[in-house]
Amino acid sequence: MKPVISLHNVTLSYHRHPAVHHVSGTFHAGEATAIIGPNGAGKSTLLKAIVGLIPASDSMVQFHGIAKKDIAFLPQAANIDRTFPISVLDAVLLGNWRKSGWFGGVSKTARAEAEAALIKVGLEGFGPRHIGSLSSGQFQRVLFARILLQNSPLILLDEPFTAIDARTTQDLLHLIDHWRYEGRTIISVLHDYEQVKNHFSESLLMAKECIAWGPTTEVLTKANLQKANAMAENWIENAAVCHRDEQPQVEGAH
Ligand SMILES: Nc1ncnc2c1ncn2[C@@H]1O[C@H](COP(=O)(O)OP(=O)(O)OP(=O)(O)O)[C@@H](O)[C@H]1O
Repeated sequence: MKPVISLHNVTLSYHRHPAVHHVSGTFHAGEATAIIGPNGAGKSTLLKAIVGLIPASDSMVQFHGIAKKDIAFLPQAANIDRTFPISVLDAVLLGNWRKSGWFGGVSKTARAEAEAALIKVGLEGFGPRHIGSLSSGQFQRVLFARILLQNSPLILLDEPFTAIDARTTQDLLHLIDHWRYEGRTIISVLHDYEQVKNHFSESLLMAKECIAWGPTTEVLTKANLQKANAMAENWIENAAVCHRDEQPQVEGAH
């Protein structure tokens, strides 16, 4: 299996309090990897460090055959402003800006691709609507259409199905299956173990540290989950400054 991202002793802290601790391992190209673990386990922090929203040195996060700028990243819904006054079609076309540039204008081809992407996510005819008028599920479909337009070989998703209805979740999980079939790499933070078992070949179980990383069937064991939960229970009393080694601390929250 070919590596796409290697992590080397990744340690990330907010104001010297550790959020991710000494995580090392490999995300494989063409696989769908779920990042799972209890609340506060550092899952989103790790994803943000990979895409560069939190500083991490090149020696900690190493890319193979892809540039960081070419990653398609979907942040948690809570971090996306839906009051921005744009149409659904324009929101999808934002996926094209790397090709067109900010002031490059929109080509007929890009517009046709955006409309085709809306059809693929089940939103045919929604193009002229304002994004603020959509339900959460419809808006999540728009964001997946935007990823379709980005056409990236590496797709990172942070809790894409939180507060999303079952029908939309199923449709978007099928889209993820299709991306994998096309040879793309998907890395997603998830909480639902059934979704993980059914759609993600590999898993990284975190509780600030890496508890297990490998084929999902080997990671999702009762013993591993118990270990992760037990570590989470100790965080409150033990949460403190990391003294384990002299890793550089990443100050400043994003
Ligand atoms: N901007 C921030 N400033 C300070 N601390 C933060 C910030 N973001 C996250 N943290 C802390 O870092 C730790 C890891 O948070 P993170 O959001 O990465 O966890 P998570 O595994 O994604 O959790 P959840 O499943 O609840 O979304 C938590 O203790 C959290 O409180």
